[in-house]
Formats: sequence, C-alpha cells, structure tokens
Amino acid sequence: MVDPNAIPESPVDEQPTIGLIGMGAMGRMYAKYLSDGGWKKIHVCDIPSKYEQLKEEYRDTPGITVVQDGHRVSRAADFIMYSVEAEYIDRVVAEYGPSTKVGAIVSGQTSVKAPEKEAFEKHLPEDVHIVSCHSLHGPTVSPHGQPLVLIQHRAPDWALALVEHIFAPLRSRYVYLSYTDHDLVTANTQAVTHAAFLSMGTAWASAKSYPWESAPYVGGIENVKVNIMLRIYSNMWHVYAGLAILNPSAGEMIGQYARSATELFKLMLGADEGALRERVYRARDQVFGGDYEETKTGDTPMANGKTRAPILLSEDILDRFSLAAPPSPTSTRPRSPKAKANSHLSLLAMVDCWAQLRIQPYTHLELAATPVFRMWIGVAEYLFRSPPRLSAALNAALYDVTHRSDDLEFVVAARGWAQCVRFGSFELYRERFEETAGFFAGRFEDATRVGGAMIKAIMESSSES
Ligand SMILES: NC(=O)C1=CN([C@@H]2O[C@H](COP(=O)(O)OP(=O)(O)OC[C@H]3O[C@@H](n4cnc5c(N)ncnc54)[C@H](OP(=O)(O)O)[C@@H]3O)[C@@H](O)[C@H]2O)C=CC1
Ligand SMILES: O=C(O)C(=O)Cc1ccc(O)cc1
Repeated sequence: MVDPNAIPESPVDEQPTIGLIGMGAMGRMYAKYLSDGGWKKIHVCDIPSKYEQLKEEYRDTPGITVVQDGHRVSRAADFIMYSVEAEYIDRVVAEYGPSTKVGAIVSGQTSVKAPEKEAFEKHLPEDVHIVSCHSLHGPTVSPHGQPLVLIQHRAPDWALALVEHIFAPLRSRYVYLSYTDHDLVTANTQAVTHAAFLSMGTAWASAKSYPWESAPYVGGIENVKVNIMLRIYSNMWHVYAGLAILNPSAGEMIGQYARSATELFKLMLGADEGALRERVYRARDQVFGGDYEETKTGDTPMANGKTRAPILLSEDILDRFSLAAPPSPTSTRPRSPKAKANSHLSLLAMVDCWAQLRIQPYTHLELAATPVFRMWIGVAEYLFRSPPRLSAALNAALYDVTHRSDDLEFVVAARGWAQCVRFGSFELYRERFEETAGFFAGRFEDATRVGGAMIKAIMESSSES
C-alpha cells in the first residue's frame, strides 16, 4: 500500500489525482497496479464511445473513476499519463493537452519518444511539467523488477520524485534517460530484435510451415525462438509499427540486419567457407569477447574482467516449453521430431549486425533490456559461446542444402520488413503483420501460456545468477 508519509515535497495532496488517457493493455495494467497499491483518485478514459462499457467494467474497482474523455482527465489530474498508439499521440495531445491543469505533470507511455516529445512541446501549456515514462515489458509480464524508464524532460526534481512515488506499486526498477537516449537504446534493443522475430514468422508463414512440426526448429533454443515469435505476433501490430517506423534511429538498424542476413546468405550460397567463418568469428569476438574458450563454465567474459552466467536454461529444461503435440501415453515415438543442426541464419545475422553497428548488447542488458531482448541475447550467446555449436551451424549453412529454402525465405522476409519500415507506411506494416499473424493465430493461446511460463522460468533463473 502507498505510504502517504513518504510523499516527497510537492505542491500536491497526499493523494494526488492520477489520470490515465487510453485504457488499452498498458493503461489497464497501470490502473490495476496503482489501484491495488492504494492510490484512491485515479481518473481514466478511453475514446468516448467506450465510456459506458469502461464504466461498467470498473464499477467495483477501488479508486478508479471512469470519465468520458481526456478533457475531463486533464482538468482534474495532478499527474496524467497518455497510453495511446504512438501514431496518434500528436492528435490526442493536441486535443486534450490544452485542458491540462496548471502545474500538473504529464507523461506518456509510448514506446517511441520522438513523436511524443514533439507533441508535448507543441501542444502542452507552458505551465505544466513533463516527466515521461516507458515500461520495458509487455502488459502481461509482471512489472516487478522490470526496467521502467523515467525521462525528466521539463520538470523540477520534486515532479520526478512524485512520479517515482506514484509508480512505486509497480515495484519496477527505474532507469533514468533523456528522450534522445531512450530512442537510441530502444532502436538497438527492441526495434532490431523485433525485426529478427518478425522475419522468422514471415519466413515460416511464407513456407507454410509450422516450426514446431519441423525438425530443425524443435527443442532447446528453437523453442525460445518460436515462443517469442508467437508472442510478438499475438501482440498488437501498432506497438511494433510505431516503435520501428517512428524511431529516427530504427530504420538504419533494421536495414543493417537485413543487409547482414543477405550478405551472409550470399557467402553460404557461394560455399565461401573462409570468408563466412572469418566474418562470423570476427563478429563473435567483437560482441562476446575473444577469450570465450577459456571459460570452462560457459560463462561470458565481460568488459570489466568479470564473467556472467549464461542467460538461458539448459536444453533439457527449454525442451519443456514446446508447442509440439505431447506424446500419447501409449506412443513409443519420441515426443517430437528429432532436432537437427540448423544454419541459424537469423542469429548469425543478428550478431553480425551488432558488430557492424558497434552495438554492445550486454551494456543494454544491464541497463534497459526488455524480456524479449534478454531472451534473444540468451539464444545468441548459447550458439556463439560454444565453438562446436557455432561450427556445426556454419557447416549446416554452407553444406546442408536442405536449409537453403528456409534461409532464402528468411532473407526475403528480412528485406521486406526493412523496406516496409523504410517506406514508413503503417498500412503496409499492418498488412504484413496481420498476414503472418493470421497463419499462426490458432496457436496464440497455447503460445501465451507456454511462452509466459518460459519467460518466467528464464527470468527467475537469470535473476538468481
Ligand atoms: N503493448 C505493449 O507491449 C507495450 C506498449 N507500450 C506503448 O503503450 C502505448 C499503448 O499501448 P497498448 O496499451 O498496448 O495499446 P492499446 O491499443 O491496447 O491501447 C491504446 C488505447 O488508447 C485508446 N485511444 C486512442 N485514442 C484515444 C483518445 N483520443 N482518447 C482516449 N483513448 C484513446 C485506444 O483506443 P482505440 O483502440 O479505439 O484506438 C486504445 O484503447 C503505445 O504507445 C505502446 O507503444 C509500451 C510498453 C509495452
Ligand atoms: O519485450 C518486447 O520487446 C516486447 O515485445 C514487449 C514490448 C513491446 C513494446 C514496448 O514498448 C515494450 C515491450
């Protein structure tokens, strides 16, 4: 529960009025935690046509008052958070921003901050403060211990302290960034990671192949790839479109990912083993350090001379999180088709891309990683920190032609996503996203359950280490 005695020096009451504009997945998550945490004056709204339905839904929730629109929220609240689609932030702030109460603090939950900053600076009155935020996790992940970015943009220290206090019930880990650094970090971590998973999904859907039924993609780290891919496609397209298309740094990074996939694939096609190994090992040394073979435990050496334990769990444990059909009690067949070496083009391209862009993923991991980014580094280190695994992947990539058609689909998909982001078309993005999502939709429910349990197990094990 909130301790009113802990409220910092500020001109607002012990129980500030909190306003939430946009009651989609994130607005609802905040409403729940803030209400459970003991805040008693939370005014919320979505678009006016949802007023009656929202009012009914929150009738018995302590502390929550549903109002018709953002004007009513803005007039009453000491702290207001916009949780609307990034694409619409300018329009929504233009409409409600001028109604903001004098001296209030305004925040935004958008995943990309450049348009939010512009909208706030353009449409908010001079006499209100701006302290923005961004929870670096999806609405179904517990916020406890997850990074929550706070951006003290145009605000005195008491305003930042009050926002920290209001968000205390989330029990998140505050990360302090500027608007500009936020977009740089999330382009490195989220946008390019999503490009990899979106491309995997599109490649499998184009090949009309469910990966959990196909030998190279079953078991161990393949389960991580498949579960995260499905998790992304079961979320809302606009979240990914916004953070890729509207982030000024994301297009270049996603473009590099597609270039890395293309160039590596050409080396594979030409069976240019020397050049492929040279390029991949150089990227590995740059991203994971050069002394990987010396750590017998499989730990990763860090720039500060220490080592860190691997992010992922053992293959056997990861095997539990499969979407493949369980064996029947009488069956003598193995639980799933036997795994076979994979060329891992999506991962080779990721590490090459990090190296080309001089991105140090471990630096981001410590500071501001989403669960998805953490898993993705985990998968990459699992492959790259093991010389035999990496070598087997390179052999498969060069000499096992059965991977060629999937790798070709992957390159086409990665190029398509990069072009779509470069063109900046939300409509094209939506169509591409929904087409692939439609192919997998039948498994979203299972994927949410299995993927959620997998993320929980991995997060718990990495916080213990
Ligand atoms: N989902 C995620 O994993 C995360 C999302 N975010 C960010 O949070 C923001 C919200 O995302 P999320 O909650 O997932 O998306 P949702 O689509 O679930 O929620 C957005 C809500 O805002 C409503 N809205 C749009 N215009 C207005 C308006 N004028 N007045 C009031 N409400 C309005 C939308 O209505 P309608 O549907 O009718 O347009 C919708 O209900 C986005 O900017 C996203 O990038 C941040 C972290 C994680
Ligand atoms: O972890 C991820 O990358 C997700 O896919 C969930 C997500 C999406 C958007 C955000 O702004 C924050 C987290």
